[in-house]
Amino acid sequence: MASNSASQILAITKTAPYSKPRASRFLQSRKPYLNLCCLSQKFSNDNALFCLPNSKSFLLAKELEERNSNNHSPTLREICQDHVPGNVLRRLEEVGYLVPTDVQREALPVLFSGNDCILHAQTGSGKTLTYLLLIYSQINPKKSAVQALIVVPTRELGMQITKVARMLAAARHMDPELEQKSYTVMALLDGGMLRRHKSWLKAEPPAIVVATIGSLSQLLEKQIFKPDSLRVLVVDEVDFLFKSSKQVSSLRKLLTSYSSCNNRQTVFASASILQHRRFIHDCIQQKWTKGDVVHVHVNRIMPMPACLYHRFVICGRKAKHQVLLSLLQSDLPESGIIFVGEQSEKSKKSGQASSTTVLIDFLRASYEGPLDILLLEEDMNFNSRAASLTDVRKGDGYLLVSTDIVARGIDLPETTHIYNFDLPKTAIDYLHRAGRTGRKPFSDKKYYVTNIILSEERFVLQRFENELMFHCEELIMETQG
Ligand SMILES: Nc1ncnc2c1ncn2[C@@H]1O[C@H](COP(=O)(O)OP(=O)(O)OP(=O)(O)O)[C@@H](O)[C@H]1O
Repeated sequence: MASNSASQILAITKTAPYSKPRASRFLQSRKPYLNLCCLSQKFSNDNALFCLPNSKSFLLAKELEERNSNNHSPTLREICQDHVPGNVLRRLEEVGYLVPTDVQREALPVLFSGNDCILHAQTGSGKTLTYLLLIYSQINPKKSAVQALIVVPTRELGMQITKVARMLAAARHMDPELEQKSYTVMALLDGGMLRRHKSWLKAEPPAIVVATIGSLSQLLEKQIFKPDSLRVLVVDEVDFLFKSSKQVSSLRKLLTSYSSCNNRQTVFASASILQHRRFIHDCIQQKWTKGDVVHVHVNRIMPMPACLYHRFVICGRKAKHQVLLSLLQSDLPESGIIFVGEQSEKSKKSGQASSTTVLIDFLRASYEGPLDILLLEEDMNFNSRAASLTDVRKGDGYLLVSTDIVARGIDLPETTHIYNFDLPKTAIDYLHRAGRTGRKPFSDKKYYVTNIILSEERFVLQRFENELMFHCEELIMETQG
């Protein structure tokens, strides 16, 4: 039922298939178009009651009701039809991307209408595909210039995004118009061969560049890479890049001196944008984005995916290895990531073995399950890091022992269990570590995040629970020591 009464209150009595949170998100996603400055909402048992302050509320109610009665949710093809080239759409369907995730459904119309955008949605929610579809809607493969740039914090994330971008462009032969020219994607990442990239950029610039800020800055400063023809600039894991003091000045230069926000569409993406109002204010003030930048904030009341089940075990420091082993034996993960804290400089200097090395040695000696035990940490060289990830991706199952280097953006959808062998430093780090599991958008499976903590760390975990609004259940085990 909808009412266009003077009080501008509308009641929607049937929320299905729009559950309360979905109905709420739907209205929030319309906010930028409708300029609803004080949207408020209340829920009773089965009813959603929305109070909308302007005259468009009636139309909005009708749209929502119509969707409820038709049970219509647009497919990815329907959303992208008039924007993304046919060959990319066919490729999407070939690889099984048919139904949009929430962030794709909410953000793509905003992006296709030309707005700058802050994509703020849970880990594993499909932000990568969202901005790649925008890029494919904007670039012209016949033009010989870099038209889209994606900036990422790590080489590993850069390689992953490059692979998805290339995968989407792989169906060139199916479109006769594009037979002669294809979308080329260059990975300009730390640890790469800059000399080769220089020649490539000079000879025939790729349409899309995926770059870490360090490598990119070198080429920008030498004017080998000129972002004059940039149509889209994406900064992925934006909060992380702005947090790192080494990278922030290069990033600011890229956003304002090397290119202007008026000539490009700018997209910032992350699952965690702390103080987002302040960030949006900065975006506009500092001219990182245009003034009408849209904040697409999905699942604002639930920062982490609902499919994650959080647990903790309290034990003594010496019992941690044995507790982990017992957990592995009882959980029987299909694949898991074990996060270990980074070794301090002091401990490195004193020649102590790192926690990762000690743990890997322990697991190799004691774990008798079927999973491959692999290591990935900053101190490894780039080739070994790449080899570890290749092994993880091609194997039948893995236990990856890692530091926070894989905590941001890395997509290993087969991971069913996360173990925090050491607690992360902040709630935001917890969110990203936990988000390495639960990465199958339409699965209703449960995924497990287990924290092995000392009794004095319970209050830290409690703080994370309050900040991130989740509940962590205690697990009692025999081997707690
Ligand atoms: N529409 C879709 N249908 C099915 N799977 C999808 C769809 N969109 C994305 N995915 C899959 O969801 C997984 C997570 O996507 P993605 O890596 O983009 O997450 P993200 O939002 O960037 O997460 P993070 O914040 O952790 O970086 C990937 O395995 C991707 O293939």
